[in-house]
Amino acid sequence: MKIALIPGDGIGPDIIEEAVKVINAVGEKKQISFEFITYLAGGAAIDQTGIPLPEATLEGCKKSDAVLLGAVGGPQWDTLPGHLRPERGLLGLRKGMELFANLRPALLFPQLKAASTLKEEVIGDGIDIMVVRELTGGIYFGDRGRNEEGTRSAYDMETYSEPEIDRITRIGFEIAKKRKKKLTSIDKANILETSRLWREVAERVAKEYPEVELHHMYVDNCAMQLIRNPHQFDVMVTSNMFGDILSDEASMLTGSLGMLPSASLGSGKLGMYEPIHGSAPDIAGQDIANPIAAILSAAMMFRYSFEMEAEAVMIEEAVARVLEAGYRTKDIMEKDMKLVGTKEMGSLIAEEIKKM
Ligand SMILES: NC(=O)c1ccc[n+]([C@@H]2O[C@H](COP(=O)([O-])OP(=O)(O)OC[C@H]3O[C@@H](n4cnc5c(N)ncnc54)[C@H](O)[C@@H]3O)[C@@H](O)[C@H]2O)c1
Ligand SMILES: CC(C)[C@H](C(=O)O)[C@@H](O)C(=O)O
Ligand SMILES: [Mg+2]
Repeated sequence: MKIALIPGDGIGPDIIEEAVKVINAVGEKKQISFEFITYLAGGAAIDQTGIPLPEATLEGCKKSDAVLLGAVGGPQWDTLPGHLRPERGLLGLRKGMELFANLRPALLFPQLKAASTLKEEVIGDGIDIMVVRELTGGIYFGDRGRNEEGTRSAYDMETYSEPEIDRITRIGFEIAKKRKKKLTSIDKANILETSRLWREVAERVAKEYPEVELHHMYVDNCAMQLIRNPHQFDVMVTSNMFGDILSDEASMLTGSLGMLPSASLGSGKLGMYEPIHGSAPDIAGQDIANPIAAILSAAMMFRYSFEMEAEAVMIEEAVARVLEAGYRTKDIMEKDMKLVGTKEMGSLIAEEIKKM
């Protein structure tokens, strides 16, 4: 298996190192050999090559079986013009590999109930929501620009085509079909034309999935409902920007932004796996970042790109056991638990795999 590694910036290298430890532990256990090739993207690429996405990175990623990415960005690149920002490198990777479906599972490990921002009575028997975010369209990729004459202005255009909405809502239905058979499509159809088309297409696709219940919800209400009663959601499908925002919100239901992994998928097996959080410049290089989102992203890589479900479950189970033993990074620390750093958390999870 050929894995492209893009550590990126800030805490990216810290957490990717731990994910690699865990992947190697699975490899040892199951006698699978991995070839890791490290590529540059984001700020690290700007510093070395002047651009956020060197051609060699995209080409190398396309030739790999999967890509594991840490995070990109940081204040030192904030003053660069938009097209040169580190984050554009990430968008280029997603678009370049045609990874239009971003799965962000917000799953609360039972051991972390106290770390969730929700009250115990709201949590009930747990939180398990799959956010399906459209990843290569919408306002992120629309025409944008500035008018500098007279009163200055700027614009970002949101466009969605019917095929783009069709394929992402279909993914939502397919996932819902294998879960609790409830899909909530999130939009702003009371105001946006793209959302009105989104609803029409979702309704049409729904006819092919009679076993799945389709609901529509406005995004502002959804932001509130997620906290009021998260149990009403099974699978959520939404546009690029709404999915970005709602998934950060959903991460706090699971205890921390540092707990939420993601898989970016296209029509083949190649996928990119990345925690949903950013480069966290405020804690970079201090051995305090939570590596679990990156490690759970590696589990998703086994599940979706390698079709190795047992290995994916092995990693998830190892995370659960380490949490059960009371180990916590700073972001999920609670009274009477054992505080560990990034490296120790990664080592504990890798060791747990070796014991299985
Ligand atoms: N996928 C990505 O590469 C990605 C995602 C989001 C933001 N970014 C970029 O990252 C930079 C910083 O953005 P931001 O501060 O808004 O968001 P962020 O996600 O980096 O950090 C938000 C807060 O969460 C904390 N946090 C994040 N990940 C954590 C982890 N694993 N363990 C413990 N705490 C963690 C940070 O310390 C910070 O307080 C920006 O340049 C932004 O564009 C990149
Ligand atoms: C860094 C940024 C471009 C990115 C996004 O908005 O998609 C990030 O916030 C994410 O959630 O992966
Ligand atoms: Mg985000």
